[in-house]
Amino acid sequence: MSTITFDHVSKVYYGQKIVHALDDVSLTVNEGEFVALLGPSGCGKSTLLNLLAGFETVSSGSLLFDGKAVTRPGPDRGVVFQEAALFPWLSVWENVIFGPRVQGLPRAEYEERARKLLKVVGLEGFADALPVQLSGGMRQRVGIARVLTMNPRALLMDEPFGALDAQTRLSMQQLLLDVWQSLGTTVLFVTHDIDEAILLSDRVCVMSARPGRIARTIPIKLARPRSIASLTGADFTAYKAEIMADIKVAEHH
Ligand SMILES: Nc1ncnc2c1ncn2[C@@H]1O[C@H](COP(=O)(O)OP(=O)(O)OP(=O)(O)O)[C@@H](O)[C@H]1O
Repeated sequence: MSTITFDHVSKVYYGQKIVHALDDVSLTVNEGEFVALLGPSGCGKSTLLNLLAGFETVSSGSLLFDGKAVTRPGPDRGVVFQEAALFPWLSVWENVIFGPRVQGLPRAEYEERARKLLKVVGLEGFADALPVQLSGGMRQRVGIARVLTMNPRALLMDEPFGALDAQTRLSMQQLLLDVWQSLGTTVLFVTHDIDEAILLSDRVCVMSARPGRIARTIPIKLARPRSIASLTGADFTAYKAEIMADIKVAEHH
């Protein structure tokens, strides 16, 4: 069953200027699939994600999540941005359990999940630390653990590693590959980094700008489980060449 269905979705922002951010976008994402949206700045990637997150509403077309129209944000869709919005006065542990705690979910259940997730992101030794005591990469790992503690049906990630240095970025990509491999959560991932899109995804959607459209979708058939070592393989390079050509075509449309 498809988890996410964009059906001929358009989005227009009516501000001082009218902006056609998305035009006739159709995209389905199946349960457990990892799909990347790749494209230049301003092509509507964040808009697409924000619609699905329920932060914005479609201007026309329909958008379904698990068969229901998306009208507002919900705990079934966890959103991760470039900067983890952690509460600076709460410890790592308190940040991670914040969502399910305020929702009044059964404590034993979410605490066990939180403990497991802190381990998965390699921060079990930092439960009592404050966000200010962590590096940017560690904060982002807390942010991911926090979202996953809500047990979302899908993870929506908007350039989650965009603010990290190259080395930290690689280790976060590896971490996300491992987390996805073990949890199987559906992921929609926004990036403008071609390597990142190929490395992580089952499918890469190349977007063209103004108005934003999905120009082409490329299935990535690299073997799983993957690691950052996949970045240097011949298959990888072939995908990269193909996608670079697609981006050029999309730019001139
Ligand atoms: N709330 C808004 N009000 C008006 N215009 C908006 C709003 N949000 C986005 N836009 C415009 O819609 C277009 C698409 O923006 P969007 O942020 O979705 O692109 P993007 O591909 O995510 O870009 P980037 O990679 O720079 O984040 C841009 O022209 C942007 O200025």
